[in-house]
Amino acid sequence: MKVTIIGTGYVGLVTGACLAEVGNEVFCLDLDQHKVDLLNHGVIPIHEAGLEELVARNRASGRLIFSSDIAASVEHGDIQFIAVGTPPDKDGAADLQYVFAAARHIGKYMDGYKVVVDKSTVPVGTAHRVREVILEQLAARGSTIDFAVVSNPEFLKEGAAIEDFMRPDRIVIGCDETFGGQRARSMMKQLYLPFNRNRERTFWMDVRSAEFTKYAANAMLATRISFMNELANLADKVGVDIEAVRHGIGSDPRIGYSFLYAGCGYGGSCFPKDVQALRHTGAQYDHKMQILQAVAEVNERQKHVLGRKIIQRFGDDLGRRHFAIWGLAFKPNTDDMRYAPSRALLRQLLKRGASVAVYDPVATKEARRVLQEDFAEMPHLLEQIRFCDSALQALQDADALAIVTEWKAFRSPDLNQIKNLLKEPVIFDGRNLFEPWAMANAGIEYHGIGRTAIKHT
Ligand SMILES: NC(=O)C1=CN([C@@H]2O[C@H](COP(=O)(O)OP(=O)(O)OC[C@H]3O[C@@H](n4cnc5c(N)ncnc54)[C@H](O)[C@@H]3O)[C@@H](O)[C@H]2O)C=CC1
Ligand SMILES: O=C(O)[C@H]1O[C@H](OP(=O)(O)OP(=O)(O)OC[C@H]2O[C@@H](n3ccc(=O)[nH]c3=O)[C@H](O)[C@@H]2O)[C@H](O)[C@@H](O)[C@@H]1O
Repeated sequence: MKVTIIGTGYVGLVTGACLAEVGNEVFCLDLDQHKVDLLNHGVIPIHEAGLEELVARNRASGRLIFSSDIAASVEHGDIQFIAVGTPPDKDGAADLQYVFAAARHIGKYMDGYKVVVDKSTVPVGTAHRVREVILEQLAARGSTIDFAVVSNPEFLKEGAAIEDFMRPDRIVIGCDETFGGQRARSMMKQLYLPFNRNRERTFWMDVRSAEFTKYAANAMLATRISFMNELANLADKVGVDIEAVRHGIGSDPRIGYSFLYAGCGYGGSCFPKDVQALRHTGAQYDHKMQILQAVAEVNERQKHVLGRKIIQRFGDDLGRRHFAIWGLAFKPNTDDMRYAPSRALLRQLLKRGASVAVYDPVATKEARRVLQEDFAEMPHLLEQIRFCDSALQALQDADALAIVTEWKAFRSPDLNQIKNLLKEPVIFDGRNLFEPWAMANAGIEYHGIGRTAIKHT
């Protein structure tokens, strides 16, 4: 099928490459000319396992092209995916300006039937507004061309994006009579056929329910994490091991083990913004989302938990202190720094005068860029950050090590080397990578999340 993807970020690029991989002719549009140029030179602007090979293979076959030519992109695809960003605006609502710009472009240039697919995460009612925007453009040129608007939210996780897209848990498609009906439904069915081969994974529903399902999923996951973090903070106080508790409750199939890890808070481009956006939807309907308010507040506090533990241990004045930090990205296997907890920790430490040596296996370049923005008003603080080429290099002469991201390579370090390189053998583990008893045996002072009381074999 002929498909256009509008926006080549994490979602658009992965969607485009995966749809090309199963035989579709995919046209990827982005208005960021620099990004398009990079992609046309085989350079992938984000770190995502397997994506470079996938894009190269499909570009070479001619099934995947990148361009900033809007008219050509509208002409190409019978199916037009809108996969642009929906960042929070100043009230926390999803900023839909990019979605509507994409819709305007479609309405302005379309010359035949199109199925317009909202792939971006958008609030309930957006498909309706996208339809109106397209209708306005058609009316302006006296056209009555038929089209459909479908909701098809994306559930992929960064770091496992290709696997998630190629073998999804579910494909949610909102497609109803108001917006498209049978013709759109059969085109979407055909498009997703290769992903439904072994079992039917598609859940068909009305458009508004599909839009809501995306927020419900992210809000549920964020709630689990904040709930575990709340328990972990209490566990620290009452002398309980949150990891033992995690095993104890996760074995109940009604609870399950996934997404039950306490840590130094969730980050990323989606949980923080989607929790906010759903709260905003609640407010619009005069329905206060009390649980989500707490979820967001607990997470904000949790992003400062490592910093608080460090201050408790070393005092509020960190002027002569130097810390090693392992991990900058908001989670492993990505270079995404959006809402990364490492940014909150750096602010806490640098403002109190500490210097830091940081190491991340892939996010250093992106971190440099983002931190320039974070400290734009206090650029002198940036001088207190040293970016290192290895985890061991970061440890040299540090007063303690703080772990923010659970990269696999951090899981089994040489404890003797850590002890030798650090000035004091102290670890603040924001992702509970280590066992407190193993640290005690190795003579390392260990501060986990919800495990501080557990010190012995
Ligand atoms: N990042 C993720 O893992 C996931 C993101 N989502 C949702 O997918 C949407 C996109 O997210 P990301 O891919 O992370 O965004 P992103 O910010 O990485 O990429 C968006 C891209 O759209 C381009 N763009 C903006 N306006 C455009 C226009 N009018 N025409 C053409 N291109 C345009 C931008 O230049 C940028 O390259 C968001 O709504 C997000 O919530 C959903 C699931 C997973
Ligand atoms: O809408 C989105 O963008 C996506 O958001 C999340 O995916 P992602 O943000 O890539 O990353 P996750 O693996 O969900 O992790 C998010 C954050 O939660 C934290 N986390 C995760 C799991 C856990 O048990 N504890 C925990 O603190 C991670 O460290 C990370 O900071 C969802 O998992 C995807 O299904 C969704 O499509």
